[in-house]
Amino acid sequence: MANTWWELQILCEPNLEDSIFWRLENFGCRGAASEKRGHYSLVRSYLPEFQAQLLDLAALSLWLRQDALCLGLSAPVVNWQLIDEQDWASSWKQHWQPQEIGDRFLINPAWLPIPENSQRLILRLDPGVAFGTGAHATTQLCLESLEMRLGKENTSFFDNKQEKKHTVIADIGCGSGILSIGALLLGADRVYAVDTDPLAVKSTLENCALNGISSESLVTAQGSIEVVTKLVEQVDGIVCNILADVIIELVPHMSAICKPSTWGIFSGILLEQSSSVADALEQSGWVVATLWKRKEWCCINVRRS
Ligand SMILES: C[S@@+](CC[C@H](N)C(=O)[O-])C[C@H]1O[C@@H](n2cnc3c(N)ncnc32)[C@H](O)[C@@H]1O
Repeated sequence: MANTWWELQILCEPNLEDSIFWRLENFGCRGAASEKRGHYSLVRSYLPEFQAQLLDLAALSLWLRQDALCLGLSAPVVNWQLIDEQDWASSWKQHWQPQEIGDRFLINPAWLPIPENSQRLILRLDPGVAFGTGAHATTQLCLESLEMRLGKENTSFFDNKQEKKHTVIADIGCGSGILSIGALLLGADRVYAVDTDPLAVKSTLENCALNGISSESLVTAQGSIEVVTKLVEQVDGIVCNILADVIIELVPHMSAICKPSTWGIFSGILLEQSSSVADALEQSGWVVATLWKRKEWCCINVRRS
């Protein structure tokens, strides 16, 4: 019998999109995409049928309404229906389009042709069931921070000659692998990518191959910071786009892989959580350098000294 999926359709004000994406991710949805509908956005997302009962969907709908009220926006219109696996794959692909991020990246869905004349770094992606299509503000802030960090740091002047540094990065909570691949496209030499979700590890491996990246350049494993500490002694940079509470828990364990010059990019933080994350980072020896905001999210860039 064919597997069935819930297709959720949420018509909302564009400003509500980000918090909807986040709710859907936490609810266990596999993939979300949005399209413009006049002045509104239509978000579609998918979830295996066995993961949610009608009552769960009703609760999700209520949370989405409450989020809208808290933000002073009109309540979204939420609908759901069951579709089979084949329809799920094609619906998802139909609604996800190439997207430019920052000054350098173009995220190109794996099933679309690669644009011929683009000057951008093409990041090919099939996120499958993992988080990380580039549609979410927290991912965009990380990619833009990587652009700034690696563009600036990957070359140094020595005896008037430009010399490339050997840069090693840890990506904690890699999802689809979007940030790891982005870092490698920007010139990083090796990334250690970990995620507690085995499906994310699978997706990272698939996207790694899709972009012609070797398994020596992108080393991926299931787990979290404790796995990275076993794989590598020290890294030049850490990128971590998870929820604030998880970041606060993980930060003290990151010191084990830091050099005096290590930098960090921490995202997935709601604006009102920024000071508690910044406090946790400072207590673990980081200096907060910049805080980038997009909608209700922020991304904290830090360095060791
Ligand atoms: C918001 S997604 C980020 C995905 C991708 N890095 C991006 O920026 O789009 C967060 C990911 O962190 C993973 N995760 C959650 N808790 C974690 C933990 N304690 N250690 C490692 N990964 C974790 C989740 O499974 C999820 O794939």
